[in-house]
Amino acid sequence: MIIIRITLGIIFMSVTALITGSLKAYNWMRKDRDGKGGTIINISSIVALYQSPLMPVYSATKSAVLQFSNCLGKTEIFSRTDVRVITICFGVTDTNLIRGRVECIDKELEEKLLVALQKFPTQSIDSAVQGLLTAFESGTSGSTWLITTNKPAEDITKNVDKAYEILRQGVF
Ligand SMILES: NC(=O)c1ccc[n+]([C@@H]2O[C@H](COP(=O)([O-])OP(=O)(O)OC[C@H]3O[C@@H](n4cnc5c(N)ncnc54)[C@H](O)[C@@H]3O)[C@@H](O)[C@H]2O)c1
Ligand SMILES: CCCCC[C@H](O)/C=C/C=C\C=C\C=C\[C@@H](O)[C@@H](O)CCCC(=O)O
Repeated sequence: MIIIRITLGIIFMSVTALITGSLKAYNWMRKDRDGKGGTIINISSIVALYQSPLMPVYSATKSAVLQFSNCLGKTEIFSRTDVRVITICFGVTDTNLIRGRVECIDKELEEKLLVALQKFPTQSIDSAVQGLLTAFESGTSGSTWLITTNKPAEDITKNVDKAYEILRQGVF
């Protein structure tokens, strides 16, 4: 079925490849294994910051990127390895990704997504790159940065921490 192929593709690209690639770089750079330290910047999305029915698969992969990168970048690990991990949540950005047809799990969702992508303000690539450079220059390990709607990059680490404080209630 086409949706299985698309779904497996997006999971492989956004999760499997990202995690294996990050861990390869991580193990190569980590100072406690004779590396020189370094920085990993992983690209999530605004869809990891809210729950929408439009792209459940894509949203799940971007939430996985956020959680994996935040956890890998935690101080307890960074203090031993000197490998800084930063997560970027881009808003809609004017690249080929949003120009092509985005296949959703059904036609109804695809039509709604098309409207959403047209309605949501699209930032320029230059603004997105400028924001990424800001995060690279200022971001601490485990930080999350919101880069959207041509606004300056915003460190939203505190928001993510607060969200997980709420989610963990009753867990421990
Ligand atoms: N554009 C947006 O609105 C937006 C918003 C949030 C997050 N993102 C994320 O940003 C990242 C980049 O997306 P984009 O908007 O630049 O998309 P894009 O389609 O413009 O660029 C993707 C690039 O990846 C290359 N590519 C595809 N498969 C590959 C593979 N197997 N190996 C190596 N290269 C491959 C393509 O050739 C292309 O150059 C993605 O993770 C996307 O989810 C994009
Ligand atoms: C208004 C929505 C927010 C957009 C920001 C986002 O990061 C941009 C995404 C642009 C394109 C996404 C393409 C995703 C493609 C595949 O996930 C999709 O074709 C697979 C099946 C549908 C799904 O549930 O993901």
